Amino acid sequence: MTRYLEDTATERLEADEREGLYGPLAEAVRALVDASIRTEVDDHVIRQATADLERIAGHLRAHQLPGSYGVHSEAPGRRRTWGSPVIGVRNPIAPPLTLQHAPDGLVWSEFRVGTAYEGPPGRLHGGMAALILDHVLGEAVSASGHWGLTGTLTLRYRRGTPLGRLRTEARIDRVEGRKAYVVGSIADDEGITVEAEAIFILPKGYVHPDATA
Ligand SMILES: CCCCC/C=C\C/C=C\C/C=C\C/C=C\CCCC(=O)SCCNC(=O)CCNC(=O)[C@H](O)C(C)(C)COP(=O)(O)OP(=O)(O)OC[C@H]1O[C@@H](n2cnc3c(N)ncnc32)[C@H](O)[C@@H]1OP(=O)(O)O
Repeated sequence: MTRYLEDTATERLEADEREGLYGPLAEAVRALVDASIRTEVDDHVIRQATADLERIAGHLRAHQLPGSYGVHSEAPGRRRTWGSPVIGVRNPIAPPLTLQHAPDGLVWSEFRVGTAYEGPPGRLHGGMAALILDHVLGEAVSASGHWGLTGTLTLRYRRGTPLGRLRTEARIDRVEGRKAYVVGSIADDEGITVEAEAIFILPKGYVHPDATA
């Protein structure tokens, strides 16, 4: 098993509790992002909201990590992903996706994207599609017991991806030495809108963490 993605029972209990605390915070900030983009209220209300938010940020910053989450949290198991911009429970810019794993290695997720991710009017920004697919394809590599960084990610935008309810999936195609080839897609109710293929590479000299498990 991939220790990196697993939790002990104790860690799992604590993770559930912390997720119940941080998840709603991130969700409230997501709602704020949407409100910030779409609000049409009077100027004085916006000025007041700005002051209120600066005060709230000050409260949260009273005690914080000295740098990025991945470097400084030393979080075990699944909490390591909480800063992720795709699946992060603590990251308001993550839609977020909840990834599912099928027994045959398929990784998939049904998720929603709102106005914060708009590119063409009413449609998902192409860079956001790339971010989502990079992560989901990477997860398919990880689920297969391999590791690596994205070497090359190639997308084909077949048609516009509407904002709203979407599905993404990925599966590993093959592994050649340190290189893992993966394919995936994003789809709406009508079918695939974006196709992706990628090569993930285990960097030279890097030892997979499971090697010592
Ligand atoms: C640090 C280790 C891994 C850490 C993994 C991290 C997290 C995993 C945990 C959970 C995963 C779960 C979900 C996934 C989550 C997120 C996914 C997001 C992923 C990213 O957000 S990741 C950031 C963007 N990514 C980079 O920041 C990479 C920067 N880059 C490098 O770090 C090097 O550039 C590297 C490592 C790519 C190669 O370096 P290297 O020295 O090991 O490669 P080398 O020259 O030995 O080539 C060996 C063979 O690969 C071929 N080859 C070389 N480069 C290639 C390329 N770019 N494309 C296609 N093929 C390539 C050669 O042609 C040769 O092929 P051949 O063997 O056939 O001759």
